[in-house]
Amino acid sequence: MGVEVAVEGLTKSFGAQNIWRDVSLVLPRGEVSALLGPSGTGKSVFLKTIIGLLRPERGSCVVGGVDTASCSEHQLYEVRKLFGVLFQDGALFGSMNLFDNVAFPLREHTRKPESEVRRIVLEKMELVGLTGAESKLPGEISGGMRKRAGLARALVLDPEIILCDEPDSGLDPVRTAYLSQLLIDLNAQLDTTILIVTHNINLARTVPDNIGMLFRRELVMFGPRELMLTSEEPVLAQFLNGRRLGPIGMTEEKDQAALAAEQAQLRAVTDTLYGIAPQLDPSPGLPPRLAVRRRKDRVMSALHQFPIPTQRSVIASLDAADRTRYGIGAPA
Ligand SMILES: Nc1ncnc2c1ncn2[C@@H]1O[C@H](COP(=O)(O)OP(=O)(O)OP(=O)(O)O)[C@@H](O)[C@H]1O
Repeated sequence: MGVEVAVEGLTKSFGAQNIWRDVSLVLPRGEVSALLGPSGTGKSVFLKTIIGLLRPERGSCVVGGVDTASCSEHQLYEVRKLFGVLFQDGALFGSMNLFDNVAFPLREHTRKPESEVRRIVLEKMELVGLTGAESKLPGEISGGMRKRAGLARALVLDPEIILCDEPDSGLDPVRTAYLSQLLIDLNAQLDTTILIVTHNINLARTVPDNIGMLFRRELVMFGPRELMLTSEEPVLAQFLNGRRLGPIGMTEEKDQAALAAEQAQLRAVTDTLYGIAPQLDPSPGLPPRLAVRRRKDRVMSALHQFPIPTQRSVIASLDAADRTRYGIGAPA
C-alpha cells in the first residue's frame, strides 16, 4: 500500500537563483503522478527535495508523518527507506554486473543472508523483465535494459513510493511504450505511489493518474488527468500537445509580442490531441489497479468544481457500471 506525499508551500533556491516557489501538491497514495516542465525548470531538484537530499528554504513535505524539509538526519535516514529512486541515467555501477547492482541496496541497508538477497534480486529482475541478464555488465546492455535494471534496484527494498527521473530519456518510442506499460504493471502489482518526471507527451497522456506542470518557477497546475488533459491553461495545453505555439520558447521565455502573434495563429490550429486520451490498463493476467477506483471516486466527488468541458469529458468517459455507481443517467 503506497504512502501519500503532501507538499505545502515549498520554495527552493541556490544562492540568489530561485528554482521554484510556493509549490503545493498531494501525491495521493498508490496513484501514479507525473511532473512535467521544460528543461531546467527544476524537476530533478523537486525530486531531490522530496527525499531530503536538498533542503528547501520554506515549506513542508510530509511523508509517513515526517517532514523531509525540516526533519533530523536520523529521521531522514529512516523515511528514505520508504522511497525507491530511479535516477535519470539508471545510476548503475559500471564495474558491477546487474545482479550485484540490483543487490547493492539490500547488502548496504539490510542484514539479509545471501540466499534471501538472491531470492529478492531475482524476483525484482523478473518483475522488470530482466531474467537471464543477471551477469551482464551495464556497458553490455541497451539503454532500455539499463533503465529497467535501475528500476529493479529501486524496487528491492519494497518502497512505498517510487520516484522516476525521466525514465524515458534516451529511449526510442517502442522502448518508451514498454516502459510506460511496465510502470502501470508495477503499480497494479504493488499499489505503490509513483512520481514520474518526464518530457514525454505520450507517456504523460497515457500513464499518470495525476499531472503537474512546473514553469517559470511555479507549479502551474496539478490535478487529475481528466482536468489536465482538457485544460485550456496555455502552458499546459502547449506542452501536452507538443506545439511550438504557446508561452514555452526554444530558450527561456518568449517575449510578449511573439506570444500575442502566436496566440492569434493558435485559434486557427486544429488540435487533434485535445481531450482525455485512454489510460493504459495493466497487462492481461495482472490484477486491476486499486488506485483507479479510489481516484475515480475522488474525481467524481469534485466534478462540480471542474470547468464545464472537463465535466462533459469525464462523464463521456464513464462506462455503464460507473454511471450507475455515480447516479448518472444514460447518455442522450
Ligand atoms: N546542487 C545544485 N547547485 C546549484 N544549482 C543547481 C543544483 N542542482 C540543480 N541546480 C540548478 O537548478 C536548475 C534546475 O535543474 P534541474 O536539473 O532540476 O532541472 P530539470 O527541470 O530537471 O531539467 P531537465 O529536464 O533538463 O533534466 C538548473 O538551473 C540547475 O543548474
